[in-house]
Amino acid sequence: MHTEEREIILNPSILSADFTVLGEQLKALEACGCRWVHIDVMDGTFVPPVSFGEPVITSIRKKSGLFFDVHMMTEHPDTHIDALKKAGADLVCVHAEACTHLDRVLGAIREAGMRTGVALNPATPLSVLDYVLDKTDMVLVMTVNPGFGGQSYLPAMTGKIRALRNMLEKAGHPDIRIEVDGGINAGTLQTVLDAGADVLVMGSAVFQGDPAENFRKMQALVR
Ligand SMILES: O=C(CO)[C@H](O)[C@H](O)COP(=O)(O)O
Ligand SMILES: [Fe+2]
Repeated sequence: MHTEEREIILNPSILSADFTVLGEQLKALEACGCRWVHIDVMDGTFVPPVSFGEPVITSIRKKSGLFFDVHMMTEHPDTHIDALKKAGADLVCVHAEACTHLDRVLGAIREAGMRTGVALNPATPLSVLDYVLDKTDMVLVMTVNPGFGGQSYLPAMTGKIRALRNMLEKAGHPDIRIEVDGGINAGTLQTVLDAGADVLVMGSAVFQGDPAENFRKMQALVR
């Protein structure tokens, strides 16, 4: 698949959402064409904050038919696989830095019937992916250091996204998606698209203000 044929996914991150009205906001996003939602699970160890876990995912699953992309910013993500499946996750993205046995963890996620993602902190080289591409559906290039919404995009990550796109084409895996997460907004969107990203996580850019209105503005920029 060539870049120009690849569908671009705009993926709102609920980390910046108002949880008291999240169900309605997700419905409104769905009504304007949103298909994925990004769910940041943080354990207070891999990253400093604690966000939420399976009970919250279970609860929003009841209100939403969106594709649930779960970003696990936790140590030992393998211990959550069954619970995430039960909660309604569609894709589980684990940090390479948190997995001693990355190959085994990715195999277990697929065995549980979900898609796989491998997330890389800004300082982590692409070479950690070399022997797991056949078990990977998506690579998440962190474009900020993980843990907090509202940070600024790290410009050095543009070259990393481009290098990853080249690597995937050369390795015969052009269909593996490249997700970017952190500081994606109207000012950085074109840069990451040009570099080869096709799943764009947006927290503050969507949930600060009216999420549906913000989402439509971003859709217009992608078209
Ligand atoms: O993983 C994350 C932070 O570690 C997030 O997905 C975060 O919600 C991104 O927020 P923003 O778009 O405001 O930078
Ligand atoms: Fe995230």
